[in-house]
Formats: sequence, C-alpha cells, structure tokens
Amino acid sequence: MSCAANASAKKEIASIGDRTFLGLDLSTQTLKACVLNDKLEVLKEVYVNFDSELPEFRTIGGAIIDKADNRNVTVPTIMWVKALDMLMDKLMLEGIDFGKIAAVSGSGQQHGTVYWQRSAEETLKNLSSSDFLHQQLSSSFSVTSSPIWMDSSTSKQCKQLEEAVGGPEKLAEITGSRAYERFSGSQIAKVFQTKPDAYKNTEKISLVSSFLCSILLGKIAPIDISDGSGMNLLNIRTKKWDQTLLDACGPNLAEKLGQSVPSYSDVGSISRYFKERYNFNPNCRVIAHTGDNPASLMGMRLNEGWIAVSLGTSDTVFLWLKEPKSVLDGHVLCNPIDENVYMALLCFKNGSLTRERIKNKCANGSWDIFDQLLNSTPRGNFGNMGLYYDIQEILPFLQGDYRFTKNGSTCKFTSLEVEVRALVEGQFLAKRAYAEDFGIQVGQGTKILATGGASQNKGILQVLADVFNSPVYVFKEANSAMIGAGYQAKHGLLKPSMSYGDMIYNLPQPELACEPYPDAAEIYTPMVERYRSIVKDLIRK
Ligand SMILES: Nc1ncnc2c1ncn2[C@@H]1O[C@H](COP(=O)(O)OP(=O)(O)O)[C@@H](O)[C@H]1O
Ligand SMILES: O=C(CO)[C@@H](O)[C@H](O)COP(=O)(O)O
Repeated sequence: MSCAANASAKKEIASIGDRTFLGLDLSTQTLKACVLNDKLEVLKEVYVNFDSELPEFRTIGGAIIDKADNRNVTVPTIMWVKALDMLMDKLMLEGIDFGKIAAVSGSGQQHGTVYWQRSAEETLKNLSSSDFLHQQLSSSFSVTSSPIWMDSSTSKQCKQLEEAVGGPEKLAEITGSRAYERFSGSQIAKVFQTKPDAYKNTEKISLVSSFLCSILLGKIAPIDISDGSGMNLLNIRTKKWDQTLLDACGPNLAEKLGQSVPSYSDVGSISRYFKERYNFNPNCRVIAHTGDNPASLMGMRLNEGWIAVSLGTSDTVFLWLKEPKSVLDGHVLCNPIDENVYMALLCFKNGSLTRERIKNKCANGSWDIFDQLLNSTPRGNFGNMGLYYDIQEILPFLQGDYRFTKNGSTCKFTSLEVEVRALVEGQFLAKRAYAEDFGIQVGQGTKILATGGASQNKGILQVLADVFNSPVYVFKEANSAMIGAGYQAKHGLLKPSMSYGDMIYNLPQPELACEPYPDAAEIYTPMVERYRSIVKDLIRK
C-alpha cells in the first residue's frame, strides 16, 4: 500500500452525526438509491427505470417475457450493471459526498439468479476506475439472461426437488416452502439441465441481491439467509444449505453458492473501483444485501400485530413470525434482523402490471380516472367479481381473465367501472383468503401497513381497508425496500453495540390512510367465501 493510500485508509469517516448510509434496491422495474443521515432521515433519493432509461434492452415492466408461452421470464444481467453505472452518476450529479457514507447495503427482487463466468471474480477485483462497470463486466456472465421471479417454466424441476426429499410437505418443512417455479433451486436445476456447458463454466451463482453486493465489494458476496430462504435450498432452521437439495439441482452447487450469512453481516470494505471512481471513504463498509420483501420488513419497522401489504410489481403480504411453520401455500423466510425468528410471505404475481393493463383499457391510462371509476361503484360491486392473471399466477396457479356476475360466469362486464372495481376487489379478496389459510388472523385488531408504488393510491387503499375490515396505515416514504436497505447499512455497521429496536426507536410512526366502512365485514366476509369456491371450481376445471 502506498503512503498516500495508507494515510487515506486511516482517514475517519465524517464524525458520527455527519455520517450517512446508502441503501439500494434492485427491484423489478427500477434500481433505486437513498442516502440517509445518521438519524435515518432521507437526504436524497435517485432512480433508474429500466424500460424508459435503458430502452436498448427492450424490457417491458423491467422484464423480457418469452411470447411463445409467457412462462420464460428473464432480464439481460448486464442491464442491471449498466443501471448501476447510471445510478452512481445520478448520485454524483446530486452532489452526494461519497466520503461521508459509512456503510452501504441493498436489496434485490427475490429468487432471480446470476451466473458468474469463470474468471469473473478476477475481473471484479481488477476493475479499472476510469471505465464504466458495464464495459468491463460484459463477458462475466456464463448465462447472459438471468431468470427472474416472474418465470414459471420450471414445473418439471419443482417436481424433482420435491421428490428428492419425499414430497412437498417435507420440502416445506426443510426450506419454508414447497417447490415454486420462481424459486432459485429449480431455476438453477433448469440451467444445469438445459445449458450444461454454461453451468460447467459457472464459477459462482448469486441472487440478484448478492450480485449487486458483489459489484460493490469487488468480489463474490455471500448470499444472506433471508433471501437465501427463497431458493428451496436452505434449511431455515440450521441456516445451512441442504446437501440433498443441492445434489438434486446440479453438481458442485455448494461451491458455486458459497456459505450463507446472517443478513446483517459486514461482508467487507467497499471495492477499490468505488473508492477511486467516486471517492468513497476506504473505511466504508458493505453490509450483506437481502431480498426486497425482507428489506421492506425492515424499512416498515414491522413488528408483531401488523400485516404488511406491498403493492409493487408483485403484490405481497408479509409479517413477523416468531416460530417457523410448515405451509403449502406461502413461504416462511429467515428474518433479516434476527436469525432466531422468521417472516411469513405470500406473493401474488399479477399486481401493478395487471392494474396498469386495466387502467389503460378502462381509464385512458390515467390513475385519476381509474380512481373515479373505482369510487363510482359500491362496495361489493353489485355482486360482480373478477380474477385477472396476465401471467401464470402463483396463488392460485391460474392464468387468464375470469369474470362473474351474481348469476355466474360472463365474458364481459356491462361497464368500465364494474371492471375496475372487480379487479381491485378480486386482488384483495385473494390476499385475505390466502392470508387466512396461512393462519393469519384478519379482522378485530388487525392493522395493515401498505407500501410499494400503488400504496400512493387512496382509492386502492380504501378497498384494502374494506376487504380486510382493518385500518390501513402508510409511511410518507413508499419505497420501503430501499429504506430498509439503508437501515440495514446502519444496523450491520453498529451491531452488536446497538440493536435494531434501539436504532429505530425514535423514528416517526406510520400515518392512518383509510379506515374500513362499518358495512365492510358484512359485504366482504361472504365474498371471501365466494372467491374460495370460484377458485376451487376453476382449478378443478
Ligand atoms: N398512483 C398510482 N396508483 C396505482 N399504482 C401506481 C401509482 N403510481 C405508481 N403505481 C404503480 O407502482 C408500480 C411500481 O411500484 P414499485 O413499488 O416501484 O415496484 P418495484 O419495486 O417492483 O419495481 C408501477 O408499476 C405502477 O403501476
Ligand atoms: O417473488 C417475489 C417474492 O417471493 C417478488 O415479490 C419479488 O421479490 C419481486 O418484488 P417486486 O419487484 O415486485 O417488489
């Protein structure tokens, strides 16, 4: 190390009150960043939207869906790298003092996998700070398009994984979930089976979260146990990979994945590339990155008694869980704050993009008109109900549009406003039905915390409050995964001297957005039962 480098290595990060934290979120449609001060207030946010700012990759909603069957869904991995180049430049243009950043953490859309070519780690270590990352990492991926969470092409591999351990119940008991098509284990198995040479040339496999972390670290970062629980490969009790499951997916998988770590782990200092190109302080620490839902749990400061509903590209329902449980519909993940507890997660694929389709069809592409239509129909929608699945849904496993009047199935509703309400009510009826099946108590005393892009929409939140017969709260900041990553940066840096609870103790409480109408239970409790029976029929058919 030169004298100058040595001196700068000793340079302290800004005084404690002056230090900042960087939180990143590589979600489906956007790469987001926030800079938080030591009080965890947001100083700056910047975004790179994939469809509009990186049009050369031709994504729609951040993904490329294979039109042949709508089941193969991927993203060119290099697009995410280029987005990071752009995000860093935006932060620089905003005048961020990178030297004050004490720690960085991040989150990523869950389940997606990145396949690092042999020698990629060498490339990561030796990046030249005068060039963009995407110019230098363009040949670092043995599989150039990463399968993401919207993919549903791996039913065959799911069956194989369940058979390897004695059935779906056993797999759910070990890993927190039965086999799901989007989970990383079956995706890796598909790569091994369909692209054996690419698999052989793969030195390491990352999740989207640990891939982002690897770039900041300048070496392959470990997978954290919380995002790792979305792979069908990790034993959620021992927090170790399950060898039988690894063997069922492909050879030498343990080496390719590396050891998993608790989500708050300090995994090293920021790489030379970021120090030289952006003037990061050499003492800036990189904290492990996690999945966007676990990061949201942190950002929403969720504790017992609350149910979180995230309305992003996917819609998810999640909550804090003290003990793991075995369920066939839904997931149990290791908790990103404390490895001795868990979180429950339900995921619905057809969230915001489906709402956008109906907005474009019925409301001229305007959320304001969408809201007017929603508000011009009564709760219960005159007995009309709709289920809309643009792509293969997870819960329930259905695709297509299904419309019902109070007398039975129909191909078309009589008005646009009925269609809009049918969509929104149908989406929340599904969430309530699956939440109840999971064992979540809905009703008396339930409090809902909403987040994600669509949580800015009061009309949508009112339907959520009514269907769940519970008040809905929001934080001013709707991007809880990004904020949660910022919190994890500080938590990981200070642990064990400061607990997460102490760290967030003085932060503002969420604000009440909507309360249910007095007739909500009377209207929606029977509708949940009707929804269950419709779904049962559709699945049987
Ligand atoms: N006013 C609004 N009403 C309903 N949905 C909205 C509104 N504003 C944004 N959205 C939705 O938010 C979505 C993006 O949410 P976001 O949480 O950023 O997604 P992700 O994190 O998955 O990339 C968009 O697809 C858009 O449909
Ligand atoms: O598959 C899941 C969770 O199991 C999704 O929730 C992804 O994590 C994508 O998240 P968003 O981009 O929609 O926030």
